[in-house]
Amino acid sequence: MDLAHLNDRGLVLVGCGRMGGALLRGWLGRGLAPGAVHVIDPNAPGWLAARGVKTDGPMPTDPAVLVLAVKPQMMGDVLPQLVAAGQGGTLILSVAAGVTLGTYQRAFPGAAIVRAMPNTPAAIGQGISAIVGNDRAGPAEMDLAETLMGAVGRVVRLEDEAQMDAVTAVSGSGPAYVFHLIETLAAAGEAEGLPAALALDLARATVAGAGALAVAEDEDPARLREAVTSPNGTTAAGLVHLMDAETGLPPLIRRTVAAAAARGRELGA
Ligand SMILES: NC(=O)C1=CN([C@@H]2O[C@H](COP(=O)(O)OP(=O)(O)OC[C@H]3O[C@@H](n4cnc5c(N)ncnc54)[C@H](OP(=O)(O)O)[C@@H]3O)[C@@H](O)[C@H]2O)C=CC1
Ligand SMILES: O=C(O)[C@@H]1CCC=N1
Repeated sequence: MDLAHLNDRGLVLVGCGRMGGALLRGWLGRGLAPGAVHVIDPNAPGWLAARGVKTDGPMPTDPAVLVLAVKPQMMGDVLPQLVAAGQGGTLILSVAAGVTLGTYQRAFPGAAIVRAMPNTPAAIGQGISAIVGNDRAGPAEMDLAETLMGAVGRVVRLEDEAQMDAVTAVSGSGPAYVFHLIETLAAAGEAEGLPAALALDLARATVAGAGALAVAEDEDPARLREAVTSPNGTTAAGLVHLMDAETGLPPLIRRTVAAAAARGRELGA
């Protein structure tokens, strides 16, 4: 959906790093006028000014949306400086891990607030974001948040904010797990005698192709795994190790996701 309807009141983006920058690119591609965007970032990237995005001057006091994309640890310093822009009908949209709706409500009493958790495939329009709003975020505000996050990929709505730390641990952090799978698969190929570049090429294409197949087939991934696994063949020999209930991927991923979710809870405390 087009974002040109935001151009009158505009959008303020606080923090234009990896995630804020990816989101902004998506929004500019959906009709948000560069001149309607005001970015607050001590090291605003050069492409912003080149595109006509405002990076200095007075901040709009009544933007349509105030987007928070700084590190969670920065939020305590940043929020008090923004309260003037969060009055009236401004939608507060945060992508920060951990920081709760309650924290934002204390900074912006009465405002509609939505937390979103995107992931870095947003940079190529293939992210997935989960969103959850406070009581003031009615259908119009949730639709707006969904439209904004939808500019960089799919959007799912959560029933309960309590789900957000688990979402962060699965899909927010998840790309890092997958990139590490590529790294380790390539390293293992190298250990079996392949040249490094070839091993990396094979590992990257395999993860990309398997991911695309998992989406295209929309089937239980266990069935897709079984389709690769010939009885008493090579895959079965490998999976004995990968699927070991004590030493394989299941307990490792369980610990990984639990630790990431626990860190999200810590960041929000
Ligand atoms: N990266 C990811 O995969 C995901 C990140 N997120 C969330 O997105 C948020 C941003 O993360 P990410 O983009 O990775 O981090 P980055 O460090 O890339 O971006 C944060 C940006 O905020 C800037 N900044 C620092 N202090 C201030 C300030 N006082 N006012 C305004 N801007 C400031 C930073 O500048 P400088 O670099 O100079 O400090 C940087 O450009 C985090 O809250 C994170 O939890 C959510 C989902 C996924
Ligand atoms: O690592 C982090 O804290 C952020 C949130 C999810 C992905 N990156």
